[in-house]
Amino acid sequence: MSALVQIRNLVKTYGEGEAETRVLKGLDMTLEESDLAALLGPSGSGKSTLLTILGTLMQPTSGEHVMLGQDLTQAGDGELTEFRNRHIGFVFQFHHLLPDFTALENVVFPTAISDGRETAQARKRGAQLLERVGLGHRIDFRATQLSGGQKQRVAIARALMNQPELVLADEPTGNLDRESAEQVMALIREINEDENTTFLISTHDEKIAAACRRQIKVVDGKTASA
Ligand SMILES: Nc1ncnc2c1ncn2[C@@H]1O[C@H](COP(=O)(O)OP(=O)(O)OP(=O)(O)O)[C@@H](O)[C@H]1O
Repeated sequence: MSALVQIRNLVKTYGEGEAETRVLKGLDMTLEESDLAALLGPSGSGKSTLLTILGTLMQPTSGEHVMLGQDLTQAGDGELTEFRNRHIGFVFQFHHLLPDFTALENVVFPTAISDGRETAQARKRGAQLLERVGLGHRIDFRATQLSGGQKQRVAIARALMNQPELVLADEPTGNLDRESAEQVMALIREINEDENTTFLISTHDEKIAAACRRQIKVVDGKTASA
């Protein structure tokens, strides 16, 4: 394994003057290729802040953020957007599917938007991914016709559409019942093993964290061994 992401001495401060809040206080973290890591920590410890920076959706106040050998703290907005589209997938607690669109359309649309086209090839990959997440028989169902666990599996397929090296998941099972949560986690493990995709999963669920290969804990703005 070699390092996919390296974070060094990361600081993130929100607000200014008296309202200033320092959330990340010199955090270090490495994600390896094919990693499967849980991100733990009390509410408000900065997990979402860290995921947002790792996802290149926000710059840190200071520190080092290198992914695939590229220093992302030095990149401009356009460069970051392109980097994000190519290399990073996102799964959120709430699936954010478009309700009146089919499972396949939901998987393919983000690529169509970023590429400006919806090719037959994209539809083929979308259908294969839905097959992969166990929804081959539901590709033409609208999002409203799917269960919570099925919607989250569509969201995972969507995150994988551009073959990202890294998938960031913020409480991906937080809105699911136990059985659906375990199925979604089993699927993440399979994809991690079969395709070497690195996953970082923020969670408050101990069982989900235990199903990851390692645990990273955020305590007082820094990482600690869980
Ligand atoms: N845009 C913002 N402006 C000011 N403060 C913010 C902003 N976003 C987050 N914070 C503060 O930063 C701290 C960390 O928030 P963050 O959402 O990263 O924590 P978290 O560990 O993900 O929490 P949870 O587990 O509850 O989702 C909190 O005290 C929060 O109030």
